[in-house]
Amino acid sequence: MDLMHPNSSTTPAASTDDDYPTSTTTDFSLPSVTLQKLPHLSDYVPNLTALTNPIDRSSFHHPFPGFYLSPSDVILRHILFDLSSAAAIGGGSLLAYHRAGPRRTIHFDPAAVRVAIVTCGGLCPGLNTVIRELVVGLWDLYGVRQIFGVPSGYRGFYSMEPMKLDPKMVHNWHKRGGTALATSRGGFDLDKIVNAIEQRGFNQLYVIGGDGTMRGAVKIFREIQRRKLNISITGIPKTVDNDIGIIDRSFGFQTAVEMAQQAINAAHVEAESAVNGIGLVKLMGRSTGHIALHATLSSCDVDCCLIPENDFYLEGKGGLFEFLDQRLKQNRHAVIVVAEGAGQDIIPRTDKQKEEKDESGNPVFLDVGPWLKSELKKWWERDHPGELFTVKYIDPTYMIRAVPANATDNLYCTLLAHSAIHGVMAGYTGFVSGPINGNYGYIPIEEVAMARNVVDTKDHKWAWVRSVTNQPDFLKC
Ligand SMILES: Nc1ncnc2c1ncn2[C@@H]1O[C@H](COP(=O)(O)OP(=O)(O)O)[C@@H](O)[C@H]1O
Ligand SMILES: O=P(O)(O)OC[C@H]1O[C@](O)(COP(=O)(O)O)[C@@H](O)[C@@H]1O
Ligand SMILES: [Mg+2]
Repeated sequence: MDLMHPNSSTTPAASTDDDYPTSTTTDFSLPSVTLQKLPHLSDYVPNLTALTNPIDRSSFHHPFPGFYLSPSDVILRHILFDLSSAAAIGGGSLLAYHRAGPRRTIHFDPAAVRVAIVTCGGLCPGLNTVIRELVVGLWDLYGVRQIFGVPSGYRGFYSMEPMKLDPKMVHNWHKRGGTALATSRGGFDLDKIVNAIEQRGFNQLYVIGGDGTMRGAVKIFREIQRRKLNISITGIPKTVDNDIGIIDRSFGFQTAVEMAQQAINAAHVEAESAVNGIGLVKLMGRSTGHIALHATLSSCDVDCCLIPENDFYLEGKGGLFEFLDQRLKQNRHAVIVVAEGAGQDIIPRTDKQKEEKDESGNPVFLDVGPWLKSELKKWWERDHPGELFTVKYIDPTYMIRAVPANATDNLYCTLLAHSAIHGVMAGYTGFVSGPINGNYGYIPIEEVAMARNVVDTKDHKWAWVRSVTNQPDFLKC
């Protein structure tokens, strides 16, 4: 489903400059391709239904040649290589995934399909768009009529009545923030969940959530396989923190970065309008600093970006205070963006606080924003007594995620939902749809649940941040 990807149909531009060759030859040979196995219901369900895709019979939609994808349509996991060390990549073989999109043969009779859609974990812009597009896509493309929303996350499977959904009901949902199905943390009880799925007769499960949700979905998938049930499960990765690996990015992330600009702008204006003014903005990012990093790069007003992946320190040579001293001398103001998970090792805490977990088992962090604000004030009073100084602290935490998705994220949500539907209708199970280098593929859910996306402070993106902010690297040499 890489409909929107600029690379999907490009032809190389001919060079007009005689100084540059139009093609080059190398002595390197390309490695072979290993196709990642994708679980399919036929792996353990005998005599699966096989039907022609109903899109074929649609009076409005006339599939063009190549519309249906076959098992030989693949996308590659990596597109950047050092050909001189190709053996270092996947043992000399390139990893490929099945490409997402419609299949000519489907393995569910739409009249017999009963769908459950659930949202779990924290909010993220676009959740309602994904739900809407699942409902509308299943209804319009495949003629599915029994579509249900499971309220309040995983616990809703066994403790609440499902909500019947149809296109009329959801038609405006893409304009609403949050999730109309409600979500929650915790409440994962494998037996109760799978028993409820069986009792209610659901045979397609669309699980929208983050890393924790995906780990839960893997357990449900394995239990479904163990019970040999004709039920397909797919994960649609949601995380405003963008901490899910393999896929290019998670939906809602760009919207959150855009929303963060308002906070950074305000911090900049406040700081600039004061004498020795510091604008301090805390952004979401429990264990990854992607939002802080991208917001910093897109704002151009940030002097220092602090993320969980890069330890920092306050005092002494190369520390934050020394750097701020210089910036204030130069510019009379500075803007700091700090991700919520940054600095956790240097904030004093009790043993009890170290153990604290939320209902899903995620660590509960101390609030880095007010702590940093207070440390900044103490530092200034100690080192610059009597001199004017202001810290304006802005915490837009929930404001950046409790909003509707922007246009780019809405479009992305539609592609994710449709990719998921096509895969499930084709009988695939235990997979996640997502873009890899811009092309949509099906990735085994077990792989996604294990993969984390953290900021690599040794790669070019972090180097880019440092060249924009000129902030310290906080490496104590
Ligand atoms: N390892 C796990 N096994 C089973 N369920 C899990 C696991 N981790 C989290 N969950 C469940 O997944 C849901 C969402 O997890 P959470 O960490 O809160 O959000 P997210 O999925 O956005 O990371 C919760 O209901 C939680 O109980
Ligand atoms: O207050 P809540 O709902 O637990 O959410 C706070 C957390 O949600 C997050 O956005 C991550 O949520 P998910 O793991 O659900 O994607 C973190 O940045 C933040 O720590
Ligand atoms: Mg999470």
